[in-house]
Amino acid sequence: MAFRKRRDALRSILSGSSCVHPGSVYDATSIRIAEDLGFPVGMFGGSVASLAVLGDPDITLITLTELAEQMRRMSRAASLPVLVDADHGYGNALNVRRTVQELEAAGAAGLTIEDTLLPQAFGEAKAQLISLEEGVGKMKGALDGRGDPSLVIIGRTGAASITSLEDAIKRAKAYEAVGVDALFFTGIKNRAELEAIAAATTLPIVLGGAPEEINALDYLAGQRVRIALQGHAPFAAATQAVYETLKALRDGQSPKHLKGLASSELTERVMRGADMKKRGAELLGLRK
Ligand SMILES: O=C([O-])CC(=O)C(=O)O
Ligand SMILES: [Mg+2]
Repeated sequence: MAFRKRRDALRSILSGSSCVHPGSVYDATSIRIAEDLGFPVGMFGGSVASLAVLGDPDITLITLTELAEQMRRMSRAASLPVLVDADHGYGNALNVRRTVQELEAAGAAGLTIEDTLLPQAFGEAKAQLISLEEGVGKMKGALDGRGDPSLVIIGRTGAASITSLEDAIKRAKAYEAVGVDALFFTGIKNRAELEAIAAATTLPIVLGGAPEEINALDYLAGQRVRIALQGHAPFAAATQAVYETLKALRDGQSPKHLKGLASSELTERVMRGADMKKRGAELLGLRK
């Protein structure tokens, strides 16, 4: 299985004893840059998927087909293992099963399924959760959809900031009991909350954005956190760079004097230019 190595690499991070930050990736070039810089894993967040594909906010407008296609492009471009934020699995537990099948075929190393009620319900501005029973059904659907046993399935709950810490623990234990590979928590506010979660569960933990006081890697590793997200600054940086460049050009700046552009060496590396030239020479009989 071509994607096996990536999935095994993600599994070894989860079964190891340290905590890593993933590179936030969202397209073919960002995954190559993260890979070249030596990140051990990439995180493909739902928020950046929406921005990269649609230019929209993170409100579940993107479709499974669009998400999987973007993942497929990334899988082709690099072999960095990628953990995909599959939101609520794009529907009910049967849709979750299909989501897992598609993301597996697209080369994801792992994916998260969360128990948030998505898309947003009518007449309720605050985030809501589906029931624990429905959440368990979704985790079972995810595991049932997996064809390659090395694909990593992670149960995610935002209960800590939506209902209560106790509810987050109850849900995590229920997801753990049906056989997910790891647990993903968002909305953890302090050390005491993380420690309560770590003490009540046994699986490796993935942490969505954590406040300053709990983000030291050594401390997190001691609480069984194996992957700690750091948001999606690369996308924000790219947006700013495009903005500055277009603005300078609109204001009459000559392209030669633009600042902050990728060097030709960096561009060459990101597009794997040397490799393509070599193939061009071999396959098209091109000479230098
Ligand atoms: O997965 C992440 O990186 C956090 C998240 O939910 C998103 O960005 O959509
Ligand atoms: Mg998300």
